[in-house]
Amino acid sequence: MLNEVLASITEIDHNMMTTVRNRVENLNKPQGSLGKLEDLVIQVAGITGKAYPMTDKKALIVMCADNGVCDEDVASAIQEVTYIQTLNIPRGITGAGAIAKQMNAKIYAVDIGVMTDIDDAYVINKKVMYGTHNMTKGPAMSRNEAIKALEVGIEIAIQAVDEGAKILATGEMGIGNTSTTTAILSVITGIDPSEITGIGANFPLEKLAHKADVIKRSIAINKPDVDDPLDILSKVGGLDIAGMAGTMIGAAYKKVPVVIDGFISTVSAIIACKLNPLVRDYLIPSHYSLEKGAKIATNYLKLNPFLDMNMRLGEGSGALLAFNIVEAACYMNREMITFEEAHFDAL
Ligand SMILES: O=C(O)c1ccc[n+]([C@@H]2O[C@H](COP(=O)([O-])O)[C@@H](O)[C@H]2O)c1
Ligand SMILES: Cc1cc2nc[nH]c2cc1C
Repeated sequence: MLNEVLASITEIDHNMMTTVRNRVENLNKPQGSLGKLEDLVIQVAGITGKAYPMTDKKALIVMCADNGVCDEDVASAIQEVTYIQTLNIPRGITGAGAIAKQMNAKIYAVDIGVMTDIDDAYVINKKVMYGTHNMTKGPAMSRNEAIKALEVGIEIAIQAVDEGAKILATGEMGIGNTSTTTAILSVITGIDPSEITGIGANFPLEKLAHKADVIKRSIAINKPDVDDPLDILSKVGGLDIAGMAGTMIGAAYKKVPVVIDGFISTVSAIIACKLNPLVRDYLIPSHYSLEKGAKIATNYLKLNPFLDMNMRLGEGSGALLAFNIVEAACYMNREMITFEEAHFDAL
């Protein structure tokens, strides 16, 4: 299924982008004066193939999974927080959950690999395995498990779109996932983990050298092939990362814009783009996460997030904030009148 979906993704609609660019240039305002709003609606028109796209129906997809690397003392929080927050997120009582309520976004909380069995009406059970293995001892998961997790992401993106979503936000919950994310980023960029390892969910600064060393050892023992994104993902990645990359691939397949969140989400986007570079044009950045490696990941994809909120929560909290901005861009295009309609000449 993964290969079929990857092969079916097409380029965004450049003709429609030209049409909408022309319209935006003729709206009753000084040309260019609505800045990034203009770029956004042109991109959404290209993604959807629509001259007047709307993103009024919104969904947040949160991939929840545990990470075996937590055995190496790389996170402050106990691993059970993954399980607890997986139950809380869809109830709208976490950071992203609360913002999703404000945005009227439907929440899809997915158990893609939490350690504990979850039988809960609010959580979608797509467990691939009970958390990944400890990547300092060997691969975090098999190649097949990574493919399964990517396919879960695709499946949920398709489901959300079929249920009406016109824009998706990607989020995750997984104690320890700043370690896996940093490992992937280090392999792909060649930057030493000691330079890009951050505090995640408040890991003490004095223990950061240890965290970086764990990441370095994971890479050394697994020797991921830098030219093979599935090899990197399975050896030093996580189920949450794979699920988010799958969500982005699924969104591109369905021609729906997908908003990237923070550090983990951005590195997931890198994996998705390595699997098919056409995915890149379907991605909308949101904010600059404060996590140390985040800017390097953002720059790697040549993205320009429009928010700088000092946020580093994850769960999709930053991506959700972009919903209003993208929707404003759609309203600008649909509701504003042209110079001609306003009876004055272009400025
Ligand atoms: O999205 C981000 O930029 C971000 C930055 C730091 C931490 N997080 C969240 O914190 C958890 C990972 O942190 P840690 O310290 O357990 O590796 C995970 O559940 C993420 O959602 C998220
Ligand atoms: C409480 C808590 C909430 C989170 N949400 C995303 N990552 C998190 C990590 C912790 C520790």
